[in-house]
Amino acid sequence: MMQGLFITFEGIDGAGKSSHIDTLAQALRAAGRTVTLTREPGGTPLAEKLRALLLHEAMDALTETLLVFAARRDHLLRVIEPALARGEVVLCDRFTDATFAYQGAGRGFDLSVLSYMERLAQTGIGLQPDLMLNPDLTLWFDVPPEVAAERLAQARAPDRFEAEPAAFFARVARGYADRAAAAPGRFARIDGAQARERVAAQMLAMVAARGWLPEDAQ
Ligand SMILES: Nc1ncnc2c1ncn2[C@@H]1O[C@H](COP(=O)(O)OP(=O)(O)O)[C@@H](O)[C@H]1O
Ligand SMILES: Cc1cn([C@H]2C[C@H](O)[C@@H](COP(=O)(O)OP(=O)(O)O)O2)c(=O)[nH]c1=O
Repeated sequence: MMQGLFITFEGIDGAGKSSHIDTLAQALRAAGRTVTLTREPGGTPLAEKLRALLLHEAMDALTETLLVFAARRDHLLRVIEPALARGEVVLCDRFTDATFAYQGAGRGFDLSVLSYMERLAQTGIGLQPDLMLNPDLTLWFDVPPEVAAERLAQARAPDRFEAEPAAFFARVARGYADRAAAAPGRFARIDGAQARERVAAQMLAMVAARGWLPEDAQ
Protein backbone atom coordinates (compact mmCIF):
# COMPACT_ATOMS: atom_id res chain seq x y z
CA MET A 1 0.00 0.00 0.00
CA MET A 2 1.13 3.56 -0.71
CA GLN A 3 2.16 5.66 2.24
CA GLY A 4 -0.32 8.38 3.24
CA LEU A 5 0.72 11.93 2.43
CA PHE A 6 -0.60 15.08 4.10
CA ILE A 7 -0.18 18.32 2.15
CA THR A 8 -1.61 21.63 3.35
CA PHE A 9 -2.24 24.89 1.48
CA GLU A 10 -1.62 28.12 3.37
CA GLY A 11 -1.55 31.86 2.78
CA ILE A 12 -3.61 34.96 3.45
CA ASP A 13 -7.11 35.29 1.99
CA GLY A 14 -6.86 35.94 -1.77
CA ALA A 15 -3.43 34.29 -2.12
CA GLY A 16 -4.74 31.74 -4.66
CA LYS A 17 -4.90 28.53 -2.60
CA SER A 18 -8.39 27.45 -3.65
CA SER A 19 -7.61 28.24 -7.30
CA HIS A 20 -4.69 25.79 -7.36
CA ILE A 21 -5.66 22.90 -5.10
CA ASP A 22 -7.60 21.10 -7.88
CA THR A 23 -4.61 21.31 -10.22
CA LEU A 24 -2.46 19.43 -7.72
CA ALA A 25 -5.25 16.91 -7.06
CA GLN A 26 -5.51 16.17 -10.80
CA ALA A 27 -1.75 15.79 -11.18
CA LEU A 28 -1.56 13.37 -8.24
CA ARG A 29 -4.52 11.35 -9.54
CA ALA A 30 -2.87 11.17 -12.95
CA ALA A 31 0.19 9.79 -11.14
CA GLY A 32 -1.97 7.00 -9.70
CA ARG A 33 -2.70 8.40 -6.22
CA THR A 34 -6.08 8.49 -4.50
CA VAL A 35 -6.68 12.04 -3.30
CA THR A 36 -8.93 13.37 -0.54
CA LEU A 37 -9.57 17.09 -1.02
CA THR A 38 -10.69 18.92 2.07
CA ARG A 39 -10.52 22.23 3.92
CA GLU A 40 -10.42 23.94 7.30
CA PRO A 41 -12.34 25.08 9.10
CA GLY A 42 -14.65 22.39 7.75
CA GLY A 43 -14.39 19.03 6.07
CA THR A 44 -17.01 17.20 8.21
CA PRO A 45 -20.70 17.98 8.87
CA LEU A 46 -19.89 19.24 12.40
CA ALA A 47 -16.84 21.22 11.34
CA GLU A 48 -18.75 22.83 8.45
CA LYS A 49 -21.33 24.06 10.99
CA LEU A 50 -18.52 25.51 13.10
CA ARG A 51 -17.08 27.11 9.94
CA ALA A 52 -20.36 28.93 9.28
CA LEU A 53 -20.26 30.32 12.83
CA LEU A 54 -16.58 31.29 12.55
CA LEU A 55 -17.05 33.13 9.27
CA HIS A 56 -20.20 35.02 10.17
CA GLU A 57 -20.80 35.38 13.95
CA ALA A 58 -19.08 37.97 16.11
CA MET A 59 -16.98 36.37 18.90
CA ASP A 60 -13.84 37.00 20.92
CA ALA A 61 -10.41 35.56 20.11
CA LEU A 62 -10.61 32.75 22.69
CA THR A 63 -14.01 31.54 21.46
CA GLU A 64 -12.72 31.71 17.89
CA THR A 65 -9.63 29.69 18.76
CA LEU A 66 -11.58 27.03 20.67
CA LEU A 67 -13.98 26.60 17.73
CA VAL A 68 -11.14 26.34 15.21
CA PHE A 69 -9.49 23.56 17.23
CA ALA A 70 -12.82 21.78 17.86
CA ALA A 71 -13.44 21.76 14.11
CA ARG A 72 -9.88 20.48 13.51
CA ARG A 73 -10.21 17.65 16.03
CA ASP A 74 -13.41 16.37 14.38
CA HIS A 75 -11.86 16.72 10.92
CA LEU A 76 -8.72 14.83 11.93
CA LEU A 77 -10.69 12.04 13.56
CA ARG A 78 -13.24 11.52 10.81
CA VAL A 79 -11.47 12.46 7.58
CA ILE A 80 -7.73 13.16 7.67
CA GLU A 81 -6.44 10.24 9.72
CA PRO A 82 -8.67 7.59 8.10
CA ALA A 83 -7.60 8.78 4.63
CA LEU A 84 -3.91 8.71 5.60
CA ALA A 85 -4.38 5.24 7.09
CA ARG A 86 -5.76 4.09 3.71
CA GLY A 87 -2.58 5.38 2.06
CA GLU A 88 -4.26 8.36 0.35
CA VAL A 89 -2.99 11.84 -0.31
CA VAL A 90 -4.86 14.42 1.77
CA LEU A 91 -4.84 17.93 0.30
CA CYS A 92 -6.15 20.34 2.90
CA ASP A 93 -6.95 24.00 2.23
CA ARG A 94 -5.54 25.45 5.50
CA PHE A 95 -4.54 23.70 8.75
CA THR A 96 -2.88 24.69 12.05
CA ASP A 97 -0.46 27.20 10.50
CA ALA A 98 -3.59 29.27 9.77
CA THR A 99 -4.39 29.28 13.49
CA PHE A 100 -0.91 30.56 14.33
CA ALA A 101 -1.17 33.18 11.58
CA TYR A 102 -4.79 34.37 12.12
CA GLN A 103 -5.53 33.79 15.81
CA GLY A 104 -1.88 34.15 16.88
CA ALA A 105 -0.31 36.88 14.75
CA GLY A 106 -3.59 38.42 13.54
CA ARG A 107 -5.62 38.52 16.78
CA GLY A 108 -2.66 38.51 19.18
CA PHE A 109 -3.59 35.22 20.89
CA ASP A 110 -0.76 33.77 23.02
CA LEU A 111 1.42 31.53 20.80
CA SER A 112 2.49 29.20 23.61
CA VAL A 113 -1.18 28.54 24.46
CA LEU A 114 -1.79 27.81 20.77
CA SER A 115 1.09 25.32 20.81
CA TYR A 116 -0.47 23.58 23.80
CA MET A 117 -3.89 23.46 22.13
CA GLU A 118 -2.27 22.17 18.93
CA ARG A 119 -0.77 19.30 20.87
CA LEU A 120 -4.08 18.55 22.58
CA ALA A 121 -6.07 18.55 19.35
CA GLN A 122 -3.59 16.72 17.14
CA THR A 123 -2.24 14.01 19.44
CA GLY A 124 -3.82 10.79 20.58
CA ILE A 125 -5.92 10.02 17.57
CA GLY A 126 -5.63 6.83 15.54
CA LEU A 127 -2.43 5.74 13.86
CA GLN A 128 0.42 6.91 16.09
CA PRO A 129 -1.17 7.97 19.37
CA ASP A 130 2.04 9.38 20.81
CA LEU A 131 2.82 11.63 17.88
CA MET A 132 1.33 14.97 16.99
CA LEU A 133 0.07 14.90 13.42
CA ASN A 134 1.75 17.51 11.23
CA PRO A 135 1.67 18.02 7.45
CA ASP A 136 4.38 16.34 5.34
CA LEU A 137 4.47 19.47 3.19
CA THR A 138 2.94 22.93 3.48
CA LEU A 139 2.58 24.90 0.25
CA TRP A 140 2.71 28.53 1.32
CA PHE A 141 1.19 30.90 -1.23
CA ASP A 142 2.99 34.10 -0.38
CA VAL A 143 1.51 37.31 -1.81
CA PRO A 144 1.76 40.92 -0.67
CA PRO A 145 -1.43 41.79 1.26
CA GLU A 146 -2.19 44.63 -1.23
CA VAL A 147 -2.26 42.14 -4.13
CA ALA A 148 -4.54 39.76 -2.23
CA ALA A 149 -6.87 42.61 -1.21
CA GLU A 150 -7.11 43.82 -4.81
CA ARG A 151 -8.03 40.31 -5.99
CA LEU A 152 -10.67 39.83 -3.28
CA ALA A 153 -12.24 43.24 -3.93
CA GLN A 154 -13.04 42.01 -7.42
CA ALA A 155 -13.99 38.48 -6.48
CA ARG A 156 -16.48 38.08 -3.61
CA ALA A 157 -18.37 39.60 -0.69
CA PRO A 158 -16.04 39.55 2.34
CA ASP A 159 -16.65 37.20 5.30
CA ARG A 160 -15.75 38.15 8.90
CA PHE A 161 -12.00 37.56 8.31
CA GLU A 162 -11.83 39.07 4.84
CA ALA A 163 -13.49 42.23 6.20
CA GLU A 164 -10.51 42.86 8.51
CA PRO A 165 -8.34 45.94 7.75
CA ALA A 166 -5.01 45.86 5.89
CA ALA A 167 -3.04 45.97 9.16
CA PHE A 168 -4.60 42.64 10.22
CA PHE A 169 -3.48 40.95 6.99
CA ALA A 170 -0.01 42.46 7.33
CA ARG A 171 0.23 40.74 10.74
CA VAL A 172 -1.18 37.47 9.38
CA ALA A 173 1.33 37.55 6.50
CA ARG A 174 4.18 38.05 9.00
CA GLY A 175 2.74 35.19 11.05
CA TYR A 176 3.03 32.88 8.05
CA ALA A 177 6.58 34.07 7.35
CA ASP A 178 7.53 33.29 10.97
CA ARG A 179 5.99 29.82 10.76
CA ALA A 180 7.87 29.15 7.51
CA ALA A 181 11.16 30.32 9.03
CA ALA A 182 10.62 28.02 12.02
CA ALA A 183 9.94 24.93 9.85
CA PRO A 184 11.92 25.41 6.61
CA GLY A 185 11.91 21.69 5.81
CA ARG A 186 8.12 21.45 5.87
CA PHE A 187 7.28 24.76 4.16
CA ALA A 188 7.65 25.38 0.44
CA ARG A 189 7.17 29.03 -0.51
CA ILE A 190 5.33 29.76 -3.73
CA ASP A 191 5.40 33.24 -5.19
CA GLY A 192 1.62 33.68 -5.42
CA ALA A 193 1.85 37.07 -7.11
CA GLN A 194 2.88 35.44 -10.41
CA ALA A 195 0.47 34.61 -13.24
CA ARG A 196 -1.66 31.53 -12.55
CA GLU A 197 0.30 29.24 -14.92
CA ARG A 198 3.56 30.09 -13.20
CA VAL A 199 2.07 29.58 -9.74
CA ALA A 200 0.75 26.17 -10.84
CA ALA A 201 4.11 25.21 -12.38
CA GLN A 202 6.02 26.20 -9.24
CA MET A 203 3.58 24.24 -7.06
CA LEU A 204 3.90 21.07 -9.18
CA ALA A 205 7.69 21.41 -9.30
CA MET A 206 7.86 21.54 -5.52
CA VAL A 207 5.81 18.38 -5.13
CA ALA A 208 7.82 16.64 -7.88
CA ALA A 209 11.07 17.65 -6.16
CA ARG A 210 9.98 15.56 -3.18
CA GLY A 211 9.44 12.55 -5.40
CA TRP A 212 5.65 12.58 -5.10
CA LEU A 213 4.99 13.37 -8.79
CA PRO A 214 6.90 12.35 -11.90
CA GLU A 215 9.19 15.18 -13.11
CA ASP A 216 7.21 15.46 -16.39
CA ALA A 217 3.96 16.22 -14.51
CA GLN A 218 4.88 19.89 -14.76
N1 LIG B 1 -2.15 34.00 -9.88
C1 LIG B 1 -3.28 34.73 -9.89
N2 LIG B 1 -3.34 35.88 -10.56
C2 LIG B 1 -4.46 36.65 -10.54
N3 LIG B 1 -5.60 36.33 -9.89
C3 LIG B 1 -5.61 35.18 -9.20
C4 LIG B 1 -4.46 34.31 -9.16
N4 LIG B 1 -4.77 33.24 -8.38
C5 LIG B 1 -6.03 33.42 -7.97
N5 LIG B 1 -6.56 34.57 -8.46
C6 LIG B 1 -7.90 35.14 -8.20
O1 LIG B 1 -7.84 35.73 -6.91
C7 LIG B 1 -9.04 35.48 -6.17
C8 LIG B 1 -8.68 34.75 -4.87
O2 LIG B 1 -8.18 33.45 -5.19
P1 LIG B 1 -8.50 32.17 -4.28
O3 LIG B 1 -7.93 30.99 -4.98
O4 LIG B 1 -9.95 32.15 -3.92
O5 LIG B 1 -7.63 32.54 -3.00
P2 LIG B 1 -7.61 31.89 -1.55
O6 LIG B 1 -8.24 30.53 -1.65
O7 LIG B 1 -6.15 31.82 -1.22
O8 LIG B 1 -8.36 32.85 -0.66
C9 LIG B 1 -9.95 34.69 -7.10
O9 LIG B 1 -10.83 35.59 -7.74
C10 LIG B 1 -9.00 34.08 -8.10
O10 LIG B 1 -9.63 33.89 -9.34
C1 LIG C 1 -8.16 27.04 9.42
C2 LIG C 1 -8.32 28.44 9.90
C3 LIG C 1 -8.95 29.40 9.11
N1 LIG C 1 -9.10 30.67 9.57
C4 LIG C 1 -9.80 31.67 8.74
C5 LIG C 1 -8.99 32.18 7.58
C6 LIG C 1 -10.00 32.44 6.49
O1 LIG C 1 -10.28 33.83 6.45
C7 LIG C 1 -11.24 31.72 6.92
C8 LIG C 1 -11.78 30.72 5.94
O2 LIG C 1 -10.75 30.16 5.23
P1 LIG C 1 -10.85 29.85 3.67
O3 LIG C 1 -11.49 28.53 3.48
O4 LIG C 1 -9.49 30.05 3.10
O5 LIG C 1 -11.80 30.98 3.14
P2 LIG C 1 -12.37 31.18 1.67
O6 LIG C 1 -13.26 30.01 1.36
O7 LIG C 1 -13.09 32.47 1.86
O8 LIG C 1 -11.16 31.23 0.76
O9 LIG C 1 -10.94 31.08 8.17
C9 LIG C 1 -8.62 31.04 10.81
O10 LIG C 1 -8.77 32.21 11.21
N2 LIG C 1 -7.99 30.12 11.60
C10 LIG C 1 -7.82 28.83 11.19
O11 LIG C 1 -7.23 28.01 11.93
